[in-house]
Amino acid sequence: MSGTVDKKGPGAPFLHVAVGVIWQQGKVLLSRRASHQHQGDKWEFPGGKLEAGETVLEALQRELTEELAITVQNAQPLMEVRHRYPEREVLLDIWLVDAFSGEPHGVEGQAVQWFAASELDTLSFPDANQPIVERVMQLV
Ligand SMILES: Nc1nc2c([nH]c(=O)n2[C@H]2C[C@H](O)[C@@H](COP(=O)(O)OP(=O)(O)OP(=O)(O)O)O2)c(=O)[nH]1
Ligand SMILES: [Mg+2]
Repeated sequence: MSGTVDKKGPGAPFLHVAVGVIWQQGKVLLSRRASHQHQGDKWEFPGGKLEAGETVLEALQRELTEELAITVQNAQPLMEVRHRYPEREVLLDIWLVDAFSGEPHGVEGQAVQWFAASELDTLSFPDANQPIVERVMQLV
């Protein structure tokens, strides 16, 4: 299923998004969304929209290479979150990434930072992320 061509509802785009919770010793790697993007300036779990013909895992691997220059070595499905923003609806397909190679950095110029899971509730995330934050804080 493509993340960009599917439509749901009266003209609002429906986006299928592969999202990685990159986990290492109780810490999580977050990226900061650029100002010009949807939900700009907020912290996010890295990832992005599925392209035509991709599985979610393929999209996750591609996005984490494009955005962070890492290679996913192990990932498992964690949860799915559906959320309707006024301008679009998203299905976030969230995977726990607990092994990767490479040194992550913001390939697209975005801020990238490790945070303790316990401090996630002090950060500003897109509205859809509340259940993800709650779940990740329980992983510790
Ligand atoms: N990656 C990511 N996207 C999120 C999160 N929470 C959330 O609501 N979203 C939304 C924001 C966007 O509407 C959509 C992801 O799209 P995106 O703009 O990151 O997609 P992309 O990486 O393919 O970016 P682009 O090439 O279109 O710039 O999902 C999150 O934690 N991580
Ligand atoms: Mg993205």
